[in-house]
Amino acid sequence: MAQVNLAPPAMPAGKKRIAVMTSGGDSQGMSGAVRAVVRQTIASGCDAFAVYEGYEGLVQGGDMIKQMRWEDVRGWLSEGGTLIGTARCMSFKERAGRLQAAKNMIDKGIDALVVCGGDGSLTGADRFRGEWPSLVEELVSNGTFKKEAVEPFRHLNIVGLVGSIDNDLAGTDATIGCYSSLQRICQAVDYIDATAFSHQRAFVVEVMGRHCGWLALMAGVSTGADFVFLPENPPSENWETEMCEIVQRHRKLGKRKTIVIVAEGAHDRQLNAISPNKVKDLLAGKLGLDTRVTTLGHVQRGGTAVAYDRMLSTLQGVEAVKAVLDSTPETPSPVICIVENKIVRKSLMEAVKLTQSVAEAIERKDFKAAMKLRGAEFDEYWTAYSTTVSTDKEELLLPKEKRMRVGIIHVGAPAGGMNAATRAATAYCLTRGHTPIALHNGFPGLARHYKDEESSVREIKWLDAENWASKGGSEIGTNRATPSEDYDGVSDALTHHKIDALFIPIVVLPATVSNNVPGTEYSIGSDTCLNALIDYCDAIKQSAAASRRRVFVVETQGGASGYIATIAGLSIGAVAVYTPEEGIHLKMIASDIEHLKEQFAKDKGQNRSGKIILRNEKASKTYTTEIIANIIREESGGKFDSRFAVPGHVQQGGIPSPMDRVRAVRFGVKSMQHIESFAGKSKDEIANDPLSCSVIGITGAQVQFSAMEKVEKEETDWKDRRPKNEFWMDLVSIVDTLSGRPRPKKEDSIAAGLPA
Ligand SMILES: Nc1ncnc2c1ncn2[C@@H]1O[C@H](COP(=O)(O)OP(=O)(O)OP(=O)(O)O)[C@@H](O)[C@H]1O
Ligand SMILES: O=P(O)(O)OC[C@H]1O[C@](O)(CO)[C@@H](O)[C@@H]1O
Ligand SMILES: [Mg+2]
Repeated sequence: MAQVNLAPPAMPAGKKRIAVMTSGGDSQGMSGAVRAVVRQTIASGCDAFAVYEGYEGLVQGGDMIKQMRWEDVRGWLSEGGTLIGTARCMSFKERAGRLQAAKNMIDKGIDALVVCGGDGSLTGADRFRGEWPSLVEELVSNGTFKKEAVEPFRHLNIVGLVGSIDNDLAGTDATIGCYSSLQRICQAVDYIDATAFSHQRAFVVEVMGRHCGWLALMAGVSTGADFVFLPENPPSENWETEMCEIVQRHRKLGKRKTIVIVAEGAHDRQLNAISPNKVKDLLAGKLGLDTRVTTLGHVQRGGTAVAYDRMLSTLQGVEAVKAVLDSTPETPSPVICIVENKIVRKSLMEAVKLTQSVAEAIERKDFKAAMKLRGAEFDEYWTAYSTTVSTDKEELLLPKEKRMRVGIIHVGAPAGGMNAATRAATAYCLTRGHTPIALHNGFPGLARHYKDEESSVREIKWLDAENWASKGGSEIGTNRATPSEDYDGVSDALTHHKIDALFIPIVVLPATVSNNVPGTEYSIGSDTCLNALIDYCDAIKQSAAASRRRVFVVETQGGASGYIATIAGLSIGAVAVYTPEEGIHLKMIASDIEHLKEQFAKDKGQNRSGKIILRNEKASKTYTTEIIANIIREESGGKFDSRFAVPGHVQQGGIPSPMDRVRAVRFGVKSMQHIESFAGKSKDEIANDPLSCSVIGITGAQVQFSAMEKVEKEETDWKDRRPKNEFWMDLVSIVDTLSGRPRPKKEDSIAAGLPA
């Protein structure tokens, strides 16, 4: 190494130089993470850098490490892959490479590094962190730097962001990109379904994921595949027979197609690889099925990020910068994770260790441990999958006296995932010996037509619901009316058909695009809605960008809750979000117009990003979407133009998103298990248990049942039909920070939204 004796550039106290890099296989959402880190860094008064081409750029240094300006990352949220490049870098695996990387970082005066990558990249980051003091020591002893010059760099401030489609890092529920990849997979399987059905064929679909079965398992859950091969939980020793039996059983029940998902790392219990061709030969040879193999390959890393990955990458990028700024030499290096709905910091070292222990458990064929180490959620999905895929396992049947007649009803507007939840609950009921009964067309349908020849109360057979996993809307029909409109009719209908579970015990499974149900931070359908909305906004943004100086005001649904508007705002990089919670007022509009004027004044024609303001449908009685667009046009002084757009019911989505599908299955099965816990209990016992009438949901880092009575009394804002405390309210200011919008003053704010 050349003896350069450089002193790193001086920085004012407290101001940091924070670099971000992407590494390993690219994943959808990485560019969004870079945008968030760059903008949050600049907004915090620090300098932002990007290291191009992963660790390769760190090792090479020079122009591969570039300072980033605010506008350099404009429009990056809607780009796929990573715009700063990535690589698999062999030299960083050697100490010499890491020494060179350390030198390059100090050369540029970089005192914090945010690494966005998968298990390998974060293992590398952890190794770099562990070695850092000795690398710095070596750079002094070999004369590269003077001792005083490296003093500010004695401690490596490194933060991990988990970006990989594989979702293989322990400690986080989701890695940036995994849900986008799952979306690509589900789309492909849905397409394959149609041709498989037409020819009565079997398809063996190989999905990526390296040694992790997350993509394969979730693809199985969300498409209702017949069999799934995972590395963590290989099938039984006689898996050939087991698989053929399940496939044959499904065919006998009338299924015309077979889908088997094989993780690329799949193997049997002796660790012999299970290849898609081996599975194909079995299906063709033993069952005589016309079988094809489809290897999805890099399509799975392609395309733009889904809403969830855009939100995740943005929130985690912001959190990474905050973690850098909070850090002291004593703070262990963090990795930013998400647990259920909560962004949390965990120890990078421990997450890496835990991740390695999964591979070790598989290696020593301790599959129980491997499943446990993948986390409770993974295990739960596996249970949900296996209890809903096969309907005649003797050992899973409940004794006769515990079997129930379970009514399933859809209420309110359609939401993506309602059918998947119903399908899962149905399959679960059949596995356990319960009778699943659909109550068609909501409460009015139930009350009016329960005695008809084509009754509104009908048993659901396995085959009826079999293909509902990917269906949007509501297959059993839904209606907004409440039972209170005809209590007598509803109760007569339930008594007439001897329904045991619906009223007591009852589980409400929140399904609404608005995500405004008290007792949960997530309702099925809200993710589908967000995806539909960001697709719509991406198209609008492109139009706005092409016309250059144009602002669109887009109206979102969401009732009196600004959730959809806010999360979509985070996901598309909106200029501003108008929510019913904050209301809209003149000073706010005026300030936003000033902000837009400044933005457009700086633009010398190179501004390729269209500008969008999102306005929730009930954010104001007076300032409608059209009026706001008109005011903006009028006040722009001819410097820019404005239009409005209303996506309306497009937001209910077409095909439900994989996240809504898998969560619907998880909630559906959990709800059934909860209902089942009341089987055999007396009426009084049930009535006296507050949880006999409950809502299932995600709160913070947990999935739980909350007693309806408590939720109604304590947590519900009845006037606005939303939770009293909305968990996402703090996110509004993140939209503003990342778009550079001055936050509206609290004292100016009068929430003047329309009543719900
Ligand atoms: N043990 C290690 N020590 C040092 N560097 C490592 C180590 N493991 C991985 N790296 C670095 O991280 C880079 C990316 O790792 P890898 O190829 O495993 O991808 P990844 O980050 O796991 O992402 P993905 O699995 O999504 O492709 C490697 O090319 C290498 O530069
Ligand atoms: O793009 P490459 O280098 O061929 O790597 C493919 C691998 O990368 C991933 O897409 C991400 O780790 C894996 O699922 C897959 O095994
Ligand atoms: Mg990896």
